Amino acid sequence: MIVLQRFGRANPSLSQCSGGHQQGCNLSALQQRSSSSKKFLVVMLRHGESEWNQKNLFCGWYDAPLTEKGAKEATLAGKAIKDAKINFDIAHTSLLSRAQDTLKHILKEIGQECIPVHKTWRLNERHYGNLTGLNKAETAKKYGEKQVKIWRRSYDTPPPPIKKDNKYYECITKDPRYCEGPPPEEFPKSESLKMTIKRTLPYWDNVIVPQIRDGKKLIITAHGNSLRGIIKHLDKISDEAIMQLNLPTAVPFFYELDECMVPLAPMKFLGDPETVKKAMESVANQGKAK
Ligand SMILES: O=C(O)[C@@H](COP(=O)(O)O)OP(=O)(O)O
Repeated sequence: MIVLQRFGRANPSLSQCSGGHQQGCNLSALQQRSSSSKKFLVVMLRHGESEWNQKNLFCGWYDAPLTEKGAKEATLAGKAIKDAKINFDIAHTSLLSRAQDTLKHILKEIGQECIPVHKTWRLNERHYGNLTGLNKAETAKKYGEKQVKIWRRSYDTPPPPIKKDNKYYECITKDPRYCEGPPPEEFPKSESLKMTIKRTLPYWDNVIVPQIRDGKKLIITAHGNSLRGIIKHLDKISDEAIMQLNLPTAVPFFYELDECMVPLAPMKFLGDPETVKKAMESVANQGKAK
């Protein structure tokens, strides 16, 4: 296993363990941690390159398929997982096909196509509002790189809400895959990272954490920003520092968690450090005017 770049955690684990999301965990559990030392593994990754990633378009809840390159990236992610001798009991993914298909390629590669797969809108990409379908570099030319970085990476500034005359409004809003949620009154018109975390974290706390505690090994395939929210939560990254995190496509990363669901170390990527660094820089540069 090649351990890659780490993205630093702001606060010590004590504050995490006593936090509101770490149910059933108290100081004495923390103190016993070194003696009991149970570890739980969870692997996550952003999907492979989508057609809209390739065209550098804001995608959000639009259902762009994987490109051929994206499918290959997903298979390579599967190989990295296989080389690391990791296998899974349960998978979680979003309702968007780029994340679901990435998962399929991985499970095929590791010979685990039969494990249960849970799909939820709560792991969807953040809704990019009225930016959906716009080219990121052209938007930076029009509104400035600073504004585009705020829309892409700030914690609590949402992009402008999607308008009814947006070309993609109908196909997103009326998509039958959302018949079980979100409820119409909560259907997003655009989402900041903060808003994305608000709908992703209940799924982490109420569905994922109980399975991890139950000893199940999980893989989660999702999106650049829905995963940034989970990472922010686990690694206690500040609202300012999270602006610098850009997730590359289809590079698995993992956490080992203790029984308080506190990471024993910050997120770690599987892969070649230099390649991942370049891929992260290239994601950051997608918002530059060219
Ligand atoms: O919605 C999108 O355009 C990208 C992320 O874009 P940035 O926030 O990196 O601009 O989402 P993903 O490809 O992970 O589903």
